[in-house]
Amino acid sequence: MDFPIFDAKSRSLKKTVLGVVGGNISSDTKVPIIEALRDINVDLQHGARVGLVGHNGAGKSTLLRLLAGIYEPTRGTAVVEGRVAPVFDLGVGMDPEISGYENIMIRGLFLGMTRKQMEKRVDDIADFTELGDFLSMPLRTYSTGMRVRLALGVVTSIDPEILLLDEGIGAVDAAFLEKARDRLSDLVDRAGLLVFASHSDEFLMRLCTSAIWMEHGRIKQQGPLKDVLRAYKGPEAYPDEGHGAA
Ligand SMILES: Nc1ncnc2c1ncn2[C@@H]1O[C@H](COP(=O)(O)OP(=O)(O)OP(=O)(O)O)[C@@H](O)[C@H]1O
Repeated sequence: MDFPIFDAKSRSLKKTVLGVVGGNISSDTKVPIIEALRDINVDLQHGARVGLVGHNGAGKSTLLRLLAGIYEPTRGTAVVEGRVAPVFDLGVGMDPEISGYENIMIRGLFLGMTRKQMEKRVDDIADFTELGDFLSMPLRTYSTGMRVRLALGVVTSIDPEILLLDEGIGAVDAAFLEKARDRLSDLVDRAGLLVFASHSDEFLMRLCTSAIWMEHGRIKQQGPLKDVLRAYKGPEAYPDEGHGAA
């Protein structure tokens, strides 16, 4: 997966920046190209619960976007069989001008559910959010935390075949997340296949069984989650029989 950068001005500055984070830059053409992914060869089957780990800029989000069909690979092929529910940003697909109830429907449809399925679930979602009468008000009147409640309520109500989670979901209000945990685990249990990019060992341990460690756009290691975390974080963080405490 290449990203040509047409508006980059200073090559040395670009090199410095890219040297600090993960990307690789190809400098033999006029237009600089960021190689976000390279030599990726993965085969994920039904039932897989895969965590994506790696440093900032390693390529995790790019791989998720490729799996979601948002990006076409520059070279090679990506074959995805199944209905994909991409959950990258809890706020995406929400309309500030319509009510919480209407947003529940729209977001559900966006994530591959039918209107009938969502109608059956709307009461349960409303209960979970504890937003009460606010659900009839336009979303723009909600606080950030209230929006997150609504979004998490919808996201955890769907029946995804292929669930793609980006780490943002792990970064919400701790108290409410505690309440969302069981729903999140149930969601993953219902999913045919999960790919989850995260920097949180706790969440990875909770939701995944295997992992792919990405480094500078390549796969450094893939295998059982504990083995990969041990290699990525170092044996001190993951002693052979220990539970991670990094
Ligand atoms: N739309 C884009 N245009 C140009 N470069 C991009 C684009 N998206 C990602 N990149 C580059 O691709 C590389 C991989 O980025 P990606 O977002 O996939 O990393 P990541 O592993 O998800 O990082 P993080 O843990 O920080 O979220 C980075 O060097 C990034 O700068």
